[in-house]
Amino acid sequence: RCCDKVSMLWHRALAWALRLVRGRVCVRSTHAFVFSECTHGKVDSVLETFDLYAETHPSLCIGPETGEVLDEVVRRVRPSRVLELGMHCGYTSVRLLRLLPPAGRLITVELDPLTAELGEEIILVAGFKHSQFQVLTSSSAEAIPTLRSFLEPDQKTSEGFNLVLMDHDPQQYLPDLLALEREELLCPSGCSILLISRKTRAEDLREILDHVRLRADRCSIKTELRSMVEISYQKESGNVECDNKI
Ligand SMILES: C[S@@+](CC[C@H](N)C(=O)[O-])C[C@H]1O[C@@H](n2cnc3c(N)ncnc32)[C@H](O)[C@@H]1O
Repeated sequence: RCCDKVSMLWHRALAWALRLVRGRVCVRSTHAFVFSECTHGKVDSVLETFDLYAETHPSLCIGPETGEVLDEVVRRVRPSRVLELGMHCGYTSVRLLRLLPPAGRLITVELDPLTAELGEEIILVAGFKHSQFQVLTSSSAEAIPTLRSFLEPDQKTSEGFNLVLMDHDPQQYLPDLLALEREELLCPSGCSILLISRKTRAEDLREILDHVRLRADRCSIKTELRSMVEISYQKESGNVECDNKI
């Protein structure tokens, strides 16, 4: 109806104006809103509260639309070991954790110490335990060479990650992919690498996608959307079972 349409447009215009006026992303404000408004222990409530906040405040969270694309990939890949580069306030960490199997594990890396601390608190507020996730406060470049010890604390053989989400610094995507491969941290029988793009035409991903196209023996572009690209990585030809279905 006409009234509903006008009201919806008014609501959108107001939300847009508020986001514009409020200017920069504020980690403390995001955390304070989610912490005080969500129902503690309820994952869906935590995610809905992040989305509510992002309606009227600048936010770096991927949001519900890209979030649903991410969910589809996680449901298909069914990973047991996930690496996230760029945790921010924990929105994507919570989205990932809620779809992992009981023995699944997330390692998430965040450069900024305050953000890492506040993001970790939100993951705990959502009801997850330290046995399910680990937050590393450092740059991705510094964290990657140390990851094996977190993946396999007992230092036995490791299959590597089945899923990697990169949403930190697009200039680091290619160096980090190369480092993950060099350190043998990508599951040889199959790993999905998800790259988030925040540019309208994904030009920030050109370098890494050019590299992937040249590495057809191991990598391929599985899905290419405006906000997210999925790369399939496979080193071995299918006879090694990767433990991605716990
Ligand atoms: C766009 S935000 C991530 C948003 C998150 N995925 C979400 O949807 O909630 C990017 C985050 O990556 C962090 N970051 C930037 N460069 C990084 C790097 N080289 N290593 C680790 N974290 C980094 C930033 O501090 C920021 O918190």
